[in-house]
Amino acid sequence: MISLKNVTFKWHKNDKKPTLRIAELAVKKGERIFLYGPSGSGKSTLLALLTGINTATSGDVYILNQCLNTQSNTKRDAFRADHIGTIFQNFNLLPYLTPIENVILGCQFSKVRQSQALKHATTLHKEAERLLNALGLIEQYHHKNVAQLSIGQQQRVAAARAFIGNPELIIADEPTSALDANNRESFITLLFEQALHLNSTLIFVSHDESLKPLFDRSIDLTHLQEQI
Ligand SMILES: Nc1ncnc2c1ncn2[C@@H]1O[C@H](COP(=O)(O)OP(=O)(O)OP(=O)(O)O)[C@@H](O)[C@H]1O
Repeated sequence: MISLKNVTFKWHKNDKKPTLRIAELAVKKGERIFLYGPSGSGKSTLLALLTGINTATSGDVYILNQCLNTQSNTKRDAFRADHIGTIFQNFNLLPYLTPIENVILGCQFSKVRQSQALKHATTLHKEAERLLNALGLIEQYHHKNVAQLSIGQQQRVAAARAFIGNPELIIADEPTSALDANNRESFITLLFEQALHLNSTLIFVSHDESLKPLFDRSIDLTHLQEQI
């Protein structure tokens, strides 16, 4: 599913040391990975390589057997839209749209994800409703402006948007940092239910190491980094 070999990444070509040095990283389909490390260790930088937003300075990044660093920007953008759902720390929702409209945006740029979504429901609207319900946002909130929802409710919208159209890989960058402990665990449980249902691989970044035992595997980015 994910394979990195001898990867380095420098933000600027004159940087003395690379921000990332990873000799090897392999993640299997359906695995739920907890990625952690101190602030500035490169977690977000690694996620940007996995999503093809940035490309490795050297080495290879394979996602679903596609080598991202040899693809054009346009191909990588299309690959990301088709195969990767992302949940950001600040959710990146459009505040003047409803939850349903925000969720549908998740497959707006991908015919592949639209047709996958339409395997579950007759319209994208119905599929957005189904996912919002599955992630615990009850119907009375589906048509409000997102800006009127609580942080926990917005987070469910962001998760539903990531899952629409069954992307094989879900990347979550500190999605629970604004929640209290109880809400954090219940949100992760719902996230896992969806990931299991769709057999999606989940890469979850957090500073909260108490969440580790919930995952199949934890990766400490500081340990993963090596001189190569
Ligand atoms: N756009 C950028 N240009 C140059 N350097 C950057 C850029 N973004 C991040 N960095 C540097 O890369 C290093 C890793 O940053 P990154 O954001 O990946 O860490 P992180 O582990 O996600 O941190 P945090 O837990 O605080 O979010 C830091 O030294 C940071 O200053």
